[in-house]
Amino acid sequence: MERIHVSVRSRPLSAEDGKTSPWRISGNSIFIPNQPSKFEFVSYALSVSLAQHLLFLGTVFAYGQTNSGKTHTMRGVAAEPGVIPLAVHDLFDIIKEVSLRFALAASLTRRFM
Ligand SMILES: Nc1ncnc2c1ncn2[C@@H]1O[C@H](COP(=O)(O)OP(=O)(O)OP(=O)(O)O)[C@@H](O)[C@H]1O
Repeated sequence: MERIHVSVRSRPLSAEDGKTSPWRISGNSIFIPNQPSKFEFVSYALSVSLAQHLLFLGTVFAYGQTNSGKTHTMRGVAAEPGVIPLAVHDLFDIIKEVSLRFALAASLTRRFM
């Protein structure tokens, strides 16, 4: 099984971009309508409407031109946190769960000794 997959996440076009960019994205490809050029993405193309938390299961190396959404993907915003806050949140949940298990095991050990 391949351990590294390359994905492309496109952000929604801003109103300004919408006026100037001829590019459109569909499935795994990017193209200009009525032009022969069509470029296929690598492993995955992530939908522009993809929720932040669905992106969370993996390692992200964010690469892309300026203003393409790297910071948004990694940091997110309060209403839709990105990879870093989600990872930290998960980490603290795991620490809490492991601490509770240790406390329970210690308590059971004391009771039966
Ligand atoms: N998936 C998304 N949904 C909504 N808005 C987005 C999304 N991705 C990026 N944006 C918006 O697009 C703008 C540019 O995104 P961002 O700052 O993350 O780009 P960047 O790749 O980190 O840029 P730079 O390399 O210049 O720092 C921001 O206003 C951000 O809020």
